[in-house]
Amino acid sequence: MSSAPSTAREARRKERLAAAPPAVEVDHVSKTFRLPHQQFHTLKERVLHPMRSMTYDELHALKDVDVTIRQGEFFGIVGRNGSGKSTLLKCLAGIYRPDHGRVKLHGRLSPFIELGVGFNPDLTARDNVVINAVMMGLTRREARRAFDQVVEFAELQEFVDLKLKNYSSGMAVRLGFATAIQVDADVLLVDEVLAVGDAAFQQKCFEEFTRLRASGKTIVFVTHDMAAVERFCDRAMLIERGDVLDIAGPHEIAQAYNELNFGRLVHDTPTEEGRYGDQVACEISDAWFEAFGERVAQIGTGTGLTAAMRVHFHQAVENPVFAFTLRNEIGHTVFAASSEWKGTETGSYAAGEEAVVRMEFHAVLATSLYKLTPSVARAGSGADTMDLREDLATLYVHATQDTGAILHLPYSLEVERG
Ligand SMILES: Nc1ncnc2c1ncn2[C@@H]1O[C@H](COP(=O)(O)OP(=O)(O)OP(=O)(O)O)[C@@H](O)[C@H]1O
Repeated sequence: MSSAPSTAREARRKERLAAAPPAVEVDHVSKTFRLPHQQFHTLKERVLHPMRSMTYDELHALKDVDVTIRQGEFFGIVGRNGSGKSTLLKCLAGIYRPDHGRVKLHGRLSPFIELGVGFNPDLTARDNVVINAVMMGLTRREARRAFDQVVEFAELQEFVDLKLKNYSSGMAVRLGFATAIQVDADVLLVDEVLAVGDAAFQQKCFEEFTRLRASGKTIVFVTHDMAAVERFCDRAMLIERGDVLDIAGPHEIAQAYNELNFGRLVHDTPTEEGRYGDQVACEISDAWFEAFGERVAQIGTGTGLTAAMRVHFHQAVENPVFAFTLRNEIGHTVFAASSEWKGTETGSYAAGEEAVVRMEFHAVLATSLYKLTPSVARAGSGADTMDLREDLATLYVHATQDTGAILHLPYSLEVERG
């Protein structure tokens, strides 16, 4: 999937970005919210307790955030719930004023923050989109033309004359994102758009990200989807309780985020417990997951996924049986596959040879941490295991909807009046 030319293209992109002028300068920005201990609901309460409003807690939502995002950069902001991501985007968009520090933007901004920002809930989607486009500098005629494209992208054709206050939050986010990408802005702020759509909408967003990335737009992207971070971002920032923990390459940040959530599970060296077989004839030296042609530690559900192992042969082995099992966080085996069940001839190996075994499948999995157990056995009846290494590779799968089920199978649904 990934090839030498694309690696070379990415290297050139990196060089270009390093030399590009700044698009967004965040200069030691801090933001604190005051949370009053008591709030007055009636005048009587206020008169009876005049001193009550004096006490409040301070919530340091952003602490000395300092970063320069370059023109043309796809920059990710990741962190756990409540870590300050949206507050930072709102400071960039000028919705919040920082208490300390300052934000400097170069170029035109298209903020797509969240439900309601820039939209009037009492107007229909049609009016909101047209007004928004006019405010962003389009003529009325251009705005009406853009409207059709917005509605088509958001898949909201049936709801264009519905007032926005009657939209679900998912519908509003889709509309907001579709509007933001129509405007020919230099800097786009995108907050959690992948969390609101089904797989088809996500795919459309991915295609749009690819287009925007190639066209040299600067994108600041908040998400919990580490697969999207790894796929699109040039750099990313990990933020925790308002503190910037790290700004680095997407793979490093995705892994750090994962470790923050799940402890140091991913890419841990496995213990020798959970190893079976005598490893005399062969040994499994490595196992990993791949998506989009690269090793991954996390992916979104529904992605094409490859589980892989590398086996080193110490002795000649005929037609070994390679197998994988995948277990979820609570230890359920959700998937098992074997070359024997598949009827695959695996070949003859001489001492000193190596084999890489890849199994491709569609990861229709629920949100969980998954562990891969690869094994190699001798052909024939009965399990004569040469090597089996429990939980050798780890993968975090992120699903946008929590259904409580262990699989996210694609399905269709029909309702008929009976
Ligand atoms: N207007 C506000 N008034 C008071 N507190 C706020 C306000 N906006 C955000 N906060 C608080 O600031 C902290 C950071 O919130 P923020 O929305 O930036 O987090 P986030 O990283 O975007 O979270 P999530 O992933 O859940 O969207 C949270 O503790 C939140 O409760």
